[in-house]
Amino acid sequence: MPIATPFPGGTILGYPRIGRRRELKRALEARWAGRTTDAELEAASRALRLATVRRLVALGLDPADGSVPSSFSPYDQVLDAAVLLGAVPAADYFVAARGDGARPPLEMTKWFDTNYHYLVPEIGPDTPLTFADDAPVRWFAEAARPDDGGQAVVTRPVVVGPVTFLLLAKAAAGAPVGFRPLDRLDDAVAAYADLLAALGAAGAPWVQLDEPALVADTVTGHLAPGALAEAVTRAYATLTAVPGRPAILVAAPYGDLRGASGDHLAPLAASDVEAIAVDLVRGSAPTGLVPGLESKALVAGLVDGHNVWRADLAARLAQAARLQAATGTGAVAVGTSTSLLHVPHDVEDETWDGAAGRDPRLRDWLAFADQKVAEVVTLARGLAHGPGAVAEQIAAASAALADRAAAAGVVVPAVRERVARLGEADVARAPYRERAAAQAARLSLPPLPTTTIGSFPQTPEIRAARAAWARGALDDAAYEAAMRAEVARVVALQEELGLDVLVHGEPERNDMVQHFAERLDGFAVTAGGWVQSYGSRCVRPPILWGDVSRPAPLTVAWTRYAQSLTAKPVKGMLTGPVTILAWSFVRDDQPLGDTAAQVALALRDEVADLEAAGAAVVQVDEPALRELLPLRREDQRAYLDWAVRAFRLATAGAAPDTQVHTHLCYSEFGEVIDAIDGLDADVTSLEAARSRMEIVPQLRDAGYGRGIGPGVYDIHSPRVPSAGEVTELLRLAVRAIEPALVWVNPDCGLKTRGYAETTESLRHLVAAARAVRASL
Ligand SMILES: CN1c2c(nc(N)[nH]c2=O)NC[C@@H]1CNc1ccc(C(=O)N[C@@H](CCC(=O)N[C@@H](CCC(=O)N[C@@H](CCC(=O)O)C(=O)O)C(=O)O)C(=O)O)cc1
Ligand SMILES: N[C@@H](CCS)C(=O)O
Ligand SMILES: [Zn+2]
Repeated sequence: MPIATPFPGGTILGYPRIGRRRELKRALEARWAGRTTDAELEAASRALRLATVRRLVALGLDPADGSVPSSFSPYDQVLDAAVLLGAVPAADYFVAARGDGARPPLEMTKWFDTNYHYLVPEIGPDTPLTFADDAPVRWFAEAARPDDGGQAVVTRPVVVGPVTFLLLAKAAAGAPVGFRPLDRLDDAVAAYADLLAALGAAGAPWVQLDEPALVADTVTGHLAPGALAEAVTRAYATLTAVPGRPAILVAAPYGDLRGASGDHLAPLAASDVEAIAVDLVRGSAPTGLVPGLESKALVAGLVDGHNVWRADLAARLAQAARLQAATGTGAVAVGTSTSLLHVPHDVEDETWDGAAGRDPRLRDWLAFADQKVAEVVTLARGLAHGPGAVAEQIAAASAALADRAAAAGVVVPAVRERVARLGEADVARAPYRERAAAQAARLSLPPLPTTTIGSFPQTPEIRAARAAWARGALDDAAYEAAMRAEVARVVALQEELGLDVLVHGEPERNDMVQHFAERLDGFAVTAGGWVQSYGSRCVRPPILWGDVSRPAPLTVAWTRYAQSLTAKPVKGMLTGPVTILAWSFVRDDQPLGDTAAQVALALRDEVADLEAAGAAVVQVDEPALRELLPLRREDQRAYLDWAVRAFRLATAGAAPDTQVHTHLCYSEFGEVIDAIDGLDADVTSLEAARSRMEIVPQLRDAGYGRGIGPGVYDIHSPRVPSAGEVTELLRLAVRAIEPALVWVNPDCGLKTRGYAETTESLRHLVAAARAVRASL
């Protein structure tokens, strides 16, 4: 039975929150620095919320029917849900996000397979779970009934759904063994029910509950078969029974609702929610008879929210029409596959003048958030009125795609041929035993060698110098001199501290991926394409558009300079192929594994040049190895195979006496332990302090038998660990694995820290290493 199509003009699942000019970042940081008041922060946030929803109307979304999402968050949407439920008091919002002198912040981790990070709520049997904060209601009302004389917009509040919220939470300290936050589903759902009633009373026609956990075995894999479907059924039976509630759209972005581990479309289709948003970029359209779907609207995620390529409108429109005809849904609306949180605001904000790889042709191939909204609006019009109604837009999109496919640089035969010639010998080094002996002879390091992960504090002076250089106020020579002075300071500091393997400190790097992309062919970088990474912190993901090659050495001069200042070994420092891909917008016209091989070969040449310049140690960072792990278990093996191969391609050209390090952080490593071993690095440093070294026995049990540097202090906060604390962690490590394998280093790079705490912390690290060495 056909039902009325909701959002007939199209909709999006969410929009960037940081602001076109990073207004939210500036407002937050000014407040945290004490330069403004709470009222000023709220005024700036409100202005941003209103400007955003009005912008979406100007781009073509309907202002009256809930097509415009209200997806603002002051810091993080998962923290917002914790405050909504009273699990975190509203007054402690920023304490939970950032900590204060006395309380640590909530743990932060990756949001599905993206480079966005959320705060992990802590839920125990007694954690309050009641409708405690009505921010979604206030934000709905302020847009629907504005008091600034501006346009009224009837929005669709967007909230993390109850099942996903509890699955992303962790058990609070002290919770009984076996307790899981999902055990509190009924309490959480009762609070959501109150929210729905309040939104209904405020006049909201729709609410969007985000349930991406339904597509992710990485989040739900521990549940008993059927438990997830049962939780969804129970939660949505209660929520749909709320009198006077808005219509409910359940969104399942980032993947497929149906996988080898279960069919999670079925319980949603069988529920009484009005609409389901499916990701048709990463996931698939419903097929076969799905009971209940006939009374639902499907919000078809046809426009990629996760990447920046202009959509093939002809193909997408045909897909939408097929969906309408064939899936047995009551109605089809056009939407984005995910929130647009992961892409920059507007292609038009960039200059496309060839600088930094910003080839003028690229402008036409790309769609950032605003262009994606326009694509959604076009597809919705085409679906409603036939392709003829949008013939011009379809033709323009097809022409841009054809231009892109044929453009010089997209396919570079020499790069393709080099990749095609690769064989197994290119990914194999000499046996570890042989390498270890050669490296020991070359490096003469003490037991428990001390080192750092690469970056030293990026001081305001360094950033100001780079900003001045970027706007032409500082010439190349002066900028380079400033960075060399910083390298000299970092080397002198490490000598003074007594570290064993030194680094140059990475002052010349704006970002560990962007810096490389700026120097490789096949990439473009943006000047202002900021994307929120967490809270007020942003990154500018490069755009990988063509075949990748290295026109000139990338890092050699800095490493050589640092090495000229010391007799101790200086590590060459590279970002690995998987991480470069994970933190870039990657081309969508070939398998990711092929792109990874191209990047790996560019890095392989860099390793060779570092060796030729005398580097005895080279580190290739792969902090995003776990991030790109596919959400569905059945897809993980293939990913890990190409990811490991790419790392080995990058590093296996190194001579046996060159010590290859890698570094991983920002994730739980459990699911990638075998892959870590498979990288075949001589030394692997990992974030480990907060988990008290638990990775060390895990790696040992998996048979890992090469160098390991479990982080001995957490670099995420300015807190200085005592030498005693570091010693204790180090003792845990040497008890868990052969001490001859253990290295001593912090959890990660020090770029976000200041010099005062860094110096003190490293002093304690060296003291701890000496103390434990003495007791071996
Ligand atoms: C390790 N992490 C990274 C991830 N992804 C990356 N691509 N890179 C990473 O390092 N993902 C996982 C984690 C996420 N963690 C972080 C941590 C910190 C930041 C961060 O601090 N971001 C900065 C911007 C960093 C940067 O690009 N700096 C540039 C430009 C600086 C800038 O904004 N300049 C101002 C002018 C300043 C002045 O003094 O005049 C401007 O342009 O307006 C640089 O150093 O040159 C942030 O501020 O958000 C991100 C992810
Ligand atoms: N070498 C980098 C790794 C960060 S994950 C750094 O030290 O910042
Ligand atoms: Zn790291």
